[in-house]
This record gives sequence, structure tokens and C-alpha cells, in this order.
Amino acid sequence: MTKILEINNLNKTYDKFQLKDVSFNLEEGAIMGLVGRNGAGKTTVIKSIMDLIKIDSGEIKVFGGPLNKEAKENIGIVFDDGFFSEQYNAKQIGNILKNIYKNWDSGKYLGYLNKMGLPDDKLIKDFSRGMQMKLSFAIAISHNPRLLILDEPTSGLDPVFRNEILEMFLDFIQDERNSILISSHITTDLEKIADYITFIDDGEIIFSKEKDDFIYSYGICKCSLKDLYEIDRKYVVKYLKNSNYIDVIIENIEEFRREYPNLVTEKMNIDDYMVIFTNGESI
Ligand SMILES: Nc1ncnc2c1ncn2[C@@H]1O[C@H](COP(=O)(O)OP(=O)(O)OP(=O)(O)O)[C@@H](O)[C@H]1O
Repeated sequence: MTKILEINNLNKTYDKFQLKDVSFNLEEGAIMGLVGRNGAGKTTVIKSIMDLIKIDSGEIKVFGGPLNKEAKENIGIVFDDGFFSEQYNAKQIGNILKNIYKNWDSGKYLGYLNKMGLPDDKLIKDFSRGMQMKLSFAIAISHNPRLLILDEPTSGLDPVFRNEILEMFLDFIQDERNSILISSHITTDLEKIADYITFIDDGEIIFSKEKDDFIYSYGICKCSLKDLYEIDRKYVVKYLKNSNYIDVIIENIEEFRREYPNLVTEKMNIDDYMVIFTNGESI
């Protein structure tokens, strides 16, 4: 598989925060969800990829090479904060961008505005947040990028809006050449559309793997402290004490179920993993 994005041993230090040897890859035709709690480093990774901040060390390749002008033309980016030109309407923005992007496709842009029910004559400052996000997406996609990078694109949107946007993401990767890197706190969205999940915690990658691999290899065991001490520690990623039981992240869940048929286990989801991992203890 061709790699669209390769990040190797990325390090970046702020006063009180560090990205530590961050490495992961994104393949052609795939959607990768980047998850982690507030302040884990997701936006810092995205800014590093886009060369918006100076990194300390590491190597970042897009489309197999450095982020040059041509590579930038092939990336569409959506950040969650604010809109760059609120005093314009969507039509005026299209006219500006067609002079900036070599591959700007006016027909596609107007088609997206239409499909998303966005008026082209209303000032952007009068758009709702959902409308602004949809417009950001239409802009990001209308210069025919091969890689979309989206930082919290669905936060603050209602489920109907979110669903429409998720459908557009799936549509975007249909041709199997395009890829998406999407950071989100709405892990249920990622469970719906992502092929890969990368979990970052306190500047470190905890795992980066296929979503199906995540779902099938991990599970939760709900047990007592006594049970916990009887479980072979090779299965235990972390555990979290609750008021009257313990949640344990179990690795290699199928084998675990065969070895401990009497213990109660449940399917793992990304939210549970993040909560137990970040608040829990190692054995
Ligand atoms: N310019 C900066 N100077 C100093 N510290 C910074 C700067 N930008 C970000 N940080 C710190 O780096 C850490 C990671 O921030 P980042 O925005 O990457 O997290 P995030 O995972 O995107 O969080 P969120 O989900 O809340 O958006 C935070 O502790 C933040 O305060």
C-alpha cells in the first residue's frame, strides 16, 4: 500500500508539553482517526505535518516526500477554530480561492454549496457553526486534494449535521486514492468511518492500528481485586478501580476468554479504552 503520510520520531517541545517520538503512517484510501484527551497533542501533530510550527526533530513525509508547494496543493485542511474571512459570502470566497489554488474546481465548489444547502450570498459571519464547518469542508475539498486533514470537524454539530458530513468523508475516499486524517473527541463518529485509530496520550502514541484489530483484540473485564491478581499480567494493559468492581483493559481478548471463561468480559470501545488507560494503573 502507498503511504500518503509518514511520521517518524517527531519531537516537539513547548514549555510544559512534549511530543515524544511520535510515529505513525496513513495509507492511500484510508481514514485515520486521531484520538486523545484535551491537550494530548493532536493539534500539535497536525500543525507539525502542515509545517505551521517548527519541530525539534523527526521526519514527516507527505505523498512520499517533503511538504513542498505541490504537496500543499494536494492537502485540504479544516481547523475547528473560526473562519478566516467572515465578512465575505461563499460566492466571494470561491472567487478568491480560484486565484489561489491551481486545481480549484468552481463547479465542484458550487455543487457542494448546493448539496449542503448553503446560501452563496449570505455573509459567513451569519452562518451557524454547522454551516461554517460544512463550508470549510466544501473549500477543503474543492481544490481536489488527495489528503484531507480535519481537526475536530464535527465538534459542536448536531447528529444530523454530523451524519451528513461523515457521509461526505466516506464519499471522498471512494476512489481509493484519497485519504483522511481526522482528529475527534466524538469517538462514535470514528467508530463509524475510520479504518485506523491512533491514540495519543500526553504527547506519546499509545497505539496506531486498524480499527477492526482494536475492536477484536481488546476487551474489558469487570472483576474483583482478587480476580485481578489471578489474571496473567500478560493480558492486562491497565486497570481502573470503581466503587465496587474493577475495569481491566484486556489485550488478546479471545484467548483471555478461553483461559478465564468464568470472568465477565465486554466489548471494548474507544471511549472506554481512553478513560481506563488515562485514569487507570498498570499492574
Ligand atoms: N504555542 C504554544 N505554546 C505553549 N504550549 C502550547 C502551545 N500550543 C499548544 N501548547 C500546549 O501543548 C499541549 C497540546 O496541545 P494540543 O492543542 O496539541 O492538544 P489537543 O490534543 O489538540 O487538545 P484539544 O483536544 O483540547 O484540542 C497543551 O498542553 C497545550 O497547552
